[in-house]
Amino acid sequence: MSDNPLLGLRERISALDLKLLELLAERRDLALDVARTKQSSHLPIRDKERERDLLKRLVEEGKKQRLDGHYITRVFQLIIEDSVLTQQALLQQHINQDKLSTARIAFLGPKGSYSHLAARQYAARHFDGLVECGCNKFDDIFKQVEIGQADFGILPIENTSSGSINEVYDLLQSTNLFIVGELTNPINHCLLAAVDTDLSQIEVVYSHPQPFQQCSQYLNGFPNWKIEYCESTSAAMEKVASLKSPKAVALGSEPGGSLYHLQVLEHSLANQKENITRFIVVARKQIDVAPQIPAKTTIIVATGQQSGALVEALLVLRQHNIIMTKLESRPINGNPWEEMFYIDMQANLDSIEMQSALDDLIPITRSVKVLGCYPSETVVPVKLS
Ligand SMILES: O=C(O)C(=O)C[C@]1(C(=O)O)C=C[C@@H](O)C=C1
Repeated sequence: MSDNPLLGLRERISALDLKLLELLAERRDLALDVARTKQSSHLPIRDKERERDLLKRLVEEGKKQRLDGHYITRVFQLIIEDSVLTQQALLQQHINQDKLSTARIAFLGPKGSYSHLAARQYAARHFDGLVECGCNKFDDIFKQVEIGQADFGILPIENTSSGSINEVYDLLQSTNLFIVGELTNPINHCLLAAVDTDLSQIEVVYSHPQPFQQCSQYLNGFPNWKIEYCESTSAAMEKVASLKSPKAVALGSEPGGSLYHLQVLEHSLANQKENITRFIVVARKQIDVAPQIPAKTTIIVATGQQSGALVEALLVLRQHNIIMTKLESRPINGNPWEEMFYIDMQANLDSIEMQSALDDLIPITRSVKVLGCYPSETVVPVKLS
């Protein structure tokens, strides 16, 4: 008999947690039945009115059991997000009919980079298995997918602290791959050490250039620290793990760091409190997006240099009631001072609005390239007023 006084209580908590898991799985199965019904009755997946009613009722019921309203809201917002994304994935599989059971996904870095965590998350929702293809450079990710060594590539494209990732935008200009998905993930940068240390002992920080940019305000407080650029945050973790020195730390994620047995010295170091990265998923084949799902379409437009050329192009979107969610410009390779415009729109490529807008854009621009149409996987939670 153990004399640990917590044992009995912990066993009961563990048994309850198992039941919660079973209930979550049962709820998810019901949500999938809802998705099948919505598919045959052509109803949109998201029903914000229903979500609001559901949350309101749960917060009221929770209060009766002395459960905090914010806690209940957060828990159920997560459950609903999972429900929406699982339903979307089911409809997408159905419309595209080419479900891979195991997908080979290329990402930046060895295991533990933010891209690796995003690849795992994407695979968990869309496939039964994942073959991980770590790459040293963004360019290699495109190449692996282009030559068929990987089925998908995952790439960070913008971040709320450091802005657009130009290298990825430029690679999209010349690839024949399509954007088939997106993910938006909170990014919590930590200082990670291999051995016991403290801030006063640190001499060198290893990471990818992006986290250095995103944590510039924090790092400015330590002007003596030497900055060492690595090809990925996980390459930085590998380095720090091999050095085993109190003077060397890596800047990266806590779950990534734990793969290298690194400990967290500091966390939440980004300039913006909400440090979020949007990743895109690229593949060789374009996909269709089910009409019940919010879709995004991304195009690259080259306009002439005449005055008002971009305005004319954007007016076409307005004429067709298309909402633009992002506009980015990049220089055209080999044509100094000429720009390409990357436009993200809330629209399904197959919709009449989008098709008519493309018909109107083509004659007034020098070129229009469709980079892809993909489900918008950003589920903005409903709020209780
Ligand atoms: O009830 C529905 O229509 C569902 O799709 C289920 C559900 C949920 O998980 O509760 C998910 C998405 C909708 O926006 C509303 C509710």
